[in-house]
Amino acid sequence: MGVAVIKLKNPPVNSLSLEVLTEFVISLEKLENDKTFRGVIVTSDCPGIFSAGLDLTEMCGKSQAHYAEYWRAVQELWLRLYLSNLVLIAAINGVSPAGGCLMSLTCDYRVLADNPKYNMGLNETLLGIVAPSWFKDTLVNTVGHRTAERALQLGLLFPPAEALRVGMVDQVVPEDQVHSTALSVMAQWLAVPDHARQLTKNLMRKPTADRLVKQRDADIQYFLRFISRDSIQKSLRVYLDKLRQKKG
Ligand SMILES: CC/C=C\C/C=C\CCCC/C=C/C(=O)SCCNC(=O)CCNC(=O)[C@H](O)C(C)(C)COP(=O)(O)OP(=O)(O)OC[C@H]1O[C@@H](n2cnc3c(N)ncnc32)[C@H](O)[C@@H]1OP(=O)(O)O
Repeated sequence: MGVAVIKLKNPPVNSLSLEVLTEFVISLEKLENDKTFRGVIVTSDCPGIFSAGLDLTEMCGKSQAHYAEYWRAVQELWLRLYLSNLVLIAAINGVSPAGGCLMSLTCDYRVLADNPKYNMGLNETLLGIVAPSWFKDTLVNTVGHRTAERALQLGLLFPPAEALRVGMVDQVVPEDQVHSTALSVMAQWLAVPDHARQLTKNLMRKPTADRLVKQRDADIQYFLRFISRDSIQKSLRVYLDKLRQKKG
């Protein structure tokens, strides 16, 4: 039925490095241009981890030019996913904080494996950073304003039952059924004529995407100012050190 699977593979935690973001955009573009494909299942090849989100090492101790290139790549992936003409289904087979969660929120439907470790949410505030307005908009459009307001301020990571309750995911299923469920949901979505579904998706999503498109450069400048602050760099270093020391 013309369904591709994109399996994220950047061990150990599928962080969204510049290289991963770039390759993801290229793969998506190829699938968009190949009319034999109508849908994509986005999933992970790393056991227990859907994606650890944006790669913190790309936002820490690097040059301004690097930050700008990285942020443009983050914007690009979000825009491509959010406005994709393909049916996108996230088969979430692991934990998905921050950018990992955001990636799944750009999909049309989310199936999450029922494992209490597989938390998801936009936890940026816990790192001492702030989810940009378009991250916030994506969450609001999924779970509503009040739930998003609370989740964003507290940096909440929701376990599966809670994620389902607030509408962050559409289905929670046993881990060994995530892929088959994604496939049967895909069949349902592909039963709708493409042109009608695509125009409707565009109607729902374009106003949100346009807000970023209209101020992409300003958003990059804002990111540069924010990420270059000593206090933010310090927060990120402390957070990364904590992750690294967990093992020791
Ligand atoms: C208005 C404001 C406008 C603009 C604001 C501007 C900017 C701010 C916006 C930025 C938005 C940010 C979005 C993000 O996505 S930030 C990333 C958030 N991610 C997380 O908090 C997850 C962190 N990771 C974890 O919790 C765990 O690693 C995880 C995923 C649960 C897996 O646990 P485990 O299997 O035990 O693995 P380890 O923790 O031991 O990690 C292994 C290895 O990976 C490194 N690592 C983990 N996560 C990341 C990451 N996100 N980026 C880079 N590296 C990561 C970890 O340090 C370990 O490294 P080591 O060298 O020790 O092997």
